[in-house]
Amino acid sequence: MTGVDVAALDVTRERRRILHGIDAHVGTGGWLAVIGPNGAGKSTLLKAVAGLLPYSGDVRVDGVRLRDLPPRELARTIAYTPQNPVVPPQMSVREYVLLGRTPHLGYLAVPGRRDRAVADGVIERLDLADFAHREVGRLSGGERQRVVLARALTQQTPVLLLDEPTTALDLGHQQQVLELVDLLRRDDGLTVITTLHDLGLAAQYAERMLLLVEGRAAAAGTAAEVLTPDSIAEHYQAHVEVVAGRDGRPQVHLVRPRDNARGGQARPAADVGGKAGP
Ligand SMILES: Nc1ncnc2c1ncn2[C@@H]1O[C@H](COP(=O)(O)OP(=O)(O)OP(=O)(O)O)[C@@H](O)[C@H]1O
Repeated sequence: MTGVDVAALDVTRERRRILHGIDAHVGTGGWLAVIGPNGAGKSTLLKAVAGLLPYSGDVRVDGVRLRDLPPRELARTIAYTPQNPVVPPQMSVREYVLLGRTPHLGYLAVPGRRDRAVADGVIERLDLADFAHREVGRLSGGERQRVVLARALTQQTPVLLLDEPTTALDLGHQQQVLELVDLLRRDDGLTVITTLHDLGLAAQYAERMLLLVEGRAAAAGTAAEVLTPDSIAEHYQAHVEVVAGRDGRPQVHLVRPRDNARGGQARPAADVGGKAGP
């Protein structure tokens, strides 16, 4: 099968089982959003798929088992941006983004004209040209987050894993980043797996969702199948309305518990229904 296949993935850390038998498939050019409450195991899943954590089970890209790949080849297959990236503070933005070309260079080789063109192209598309000579350590949180994404895109891998890529971004840059990733998905067949806390954004961009709860898959399917008020109340203890957007995809709105909004007592979320989903 083409794309990413995850089968029976288990991860144990410090003798605690974090992920329990996760199965997932994302076809080439597909976008899977991994959602779930804090501590559910979303970042752990991405790190395991990126080959950064030991796991049992199987992860394949286009049928090739990732654990069989040497590190350089793995880095030419999967790019990953962590939730809290550590960046070398004194490096310039351009130098840092160019690091994305490392898996494509020969041993001891320095980036060539083509590598610089790839990096500069991504810098341009992410609106970072004005920052290219600035030190990474002197950027704002949102600027830094775009720089880290730029490095990942400069890797030019067929698979992109993004752990909360928009948390530090203002509204316009959230849209810019997700639209660019979506364009690369549609035009170049980039296969994307993201964690996203913003369920509304996840619903707009991802074709499929995997809801993790305490390390297990609680639901999987389209956004409309996974994002129901009952499911969100049960797993997030949140009060929401889910309505169909213009494009038919669900929009998720937080609503105040009725009694609280009137200044009265809160009811537990599980008691509260929501508007029926689409
Ligand atoms: N280095 C570690 N050693 C042991 N346990 C860890 C480690 N890192 C994370 N965990 C635990 O693994 C579980 C899953 O963590 P993970 O970061 O994958 O959750 P998450 O769904 O991404 O959460 P969040 O939404 O808060 O980012 C949590 O219970 C967490 O405490």
